[in-house]
Amino acid sequence: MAQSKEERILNFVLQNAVRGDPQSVVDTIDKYCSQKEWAMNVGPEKGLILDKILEETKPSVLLELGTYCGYSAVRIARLLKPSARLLTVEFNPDFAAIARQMIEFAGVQDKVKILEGPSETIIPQLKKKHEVDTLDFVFLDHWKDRYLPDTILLLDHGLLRKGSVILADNVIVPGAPEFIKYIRNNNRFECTNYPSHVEYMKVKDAMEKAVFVG
Ligand SMILES: CCNc1ncnc2c1ncn2[C@@H]1O[C@H](/C=C/CNC(=O)c2cc(-c3ccc(F)cc3)cc(O)c2O)[C@@H](O)[C@H]1O
Ligand SMILES: [Mg+2]
Repeated sequence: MAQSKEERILNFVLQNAVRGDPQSVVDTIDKYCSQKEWAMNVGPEKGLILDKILEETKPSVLLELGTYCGYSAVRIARLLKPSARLLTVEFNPDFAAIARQMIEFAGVQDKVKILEGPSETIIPQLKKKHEVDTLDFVFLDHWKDRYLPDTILLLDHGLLRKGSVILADNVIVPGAPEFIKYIRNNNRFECTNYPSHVEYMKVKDAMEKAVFVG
């Protein structure tokens, strides 16, 4: 069976990165995806913005929607304190399998749990099934038209508290216009835009940070 792009990325990491070194995994994926095959990882430029916001926020309980190959899960986990936990949601079983291997190779499996399934099913289960009280940090990087419905789900299930940070990738390309319209006009969120570029390209993109004021 022909290999998928995601399998080629994983194999490049297994053969070229350093086991147990999350920074080498991040750098190796970036090397492959900038030189050989483009892939929808948050990438090095927007990744630095993500890093900075994580270092400012110092979150303990994090949720990511859209694991894909696990690039941002590894990137986030490498900065977390030992007791912090990242739950990352992925509904494509092939991508989830790739991400699981990526996360284990990077050595961050003690901080990251992949929840396999659609976000609309998993979000309502977070409190009872995954022992979440509230979320300190949410990274939105799944289908762009799901950013708004899933944000509303998070609110409806009492998963946000005063100071919870939502960070959304791709608010320019591919764009998340309904999410942006809602979040910027909702006085329960304080929004900041971070201009950047699409990963591995010169095309303008941005991330949006929305802090829940409670
Ligand atoms: C149905 C909603 N619920 C979901 N629940 C769980 N996982 C979900 C869900 N949706 C999507 N996913 C997963 O998230 C991932 C989807 C990500 C979608 N991302 C993009 O389309 C994207 C696209 C681009 C892009 C930019 C420029 C281009 F020219 C072309 C593409 C750049 C990015 O950074 C992107 O994030 C996949 O792994 C998918 O299986
Ligand atoms: Mg993205």
